[in-house]
Amino acid sequence: MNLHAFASAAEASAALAQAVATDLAAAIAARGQAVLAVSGGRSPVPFLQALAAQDIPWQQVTVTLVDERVVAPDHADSNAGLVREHLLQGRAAVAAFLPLVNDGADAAAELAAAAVLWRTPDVTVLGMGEDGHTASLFPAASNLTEGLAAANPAALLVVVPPAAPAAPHTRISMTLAELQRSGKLYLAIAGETKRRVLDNAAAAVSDTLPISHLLSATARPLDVYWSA
Ligand SMILES: O=C(O)[C@H](O)[C@@H](O)[C@H](O)[C@H](O)COP(=O)(O)O
Repeated sequence: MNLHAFASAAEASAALAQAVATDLAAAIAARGQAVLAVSGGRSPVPFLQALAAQDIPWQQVTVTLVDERVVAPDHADSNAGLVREHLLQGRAAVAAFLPLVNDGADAAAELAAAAVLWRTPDVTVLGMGEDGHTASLFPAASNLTEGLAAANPAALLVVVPPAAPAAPHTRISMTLAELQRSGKLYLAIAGETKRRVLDNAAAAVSDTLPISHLLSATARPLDVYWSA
């Protein structure tokens, strides 16, 4: 794990946006296109806004999602809505967008459709919850074993989060195996609580913490952008 520590979320977001832009530009230079997967939630907004301002060939970038709530695109909890509002603006408005959910009516149908169009990201930016979930791989999800399976050929799966107010909605999420297949992996977290969760997960592999599986399974170091 490579920890990059910053005094503020704004500084961390700016630094991460520059690192991601550099990776995307390198992928474009190498193969003429780049795929970026970003996470939702509350924290990513400053990062998404800083990334949108980066001067890279956005017309050769496809933006997609690490995970998505199975809700209508105009629902307040839609990650696609978050990306449209804060990333697909300004310079980045010309990027292609590949949502994981079309209308939010049927999770299985949405998964099947997303899996057809899915391409492994060149760059993936993760968040983490205080319960140690990342993507939508929640500690007590009934199919967590499938989501964490190292050799899982599937890129995506449907996750029904355990009954918890913090994680409403059925989700579609990248699997841990697909996270490992991603070209470059970043984790962006803020605050002391999440830092403690991460440090504990790094210190001892915990079967219950998805973030612990990510840290122990990652063949290359995970770049963590943390601010106090
Ligand atoms: O759809 C989601 O909710 C995210 O992809 C999720 O994995 C998020 O990264 C964490 O829950 C942290 O969320 P916050 O940034 O809101 O703490």
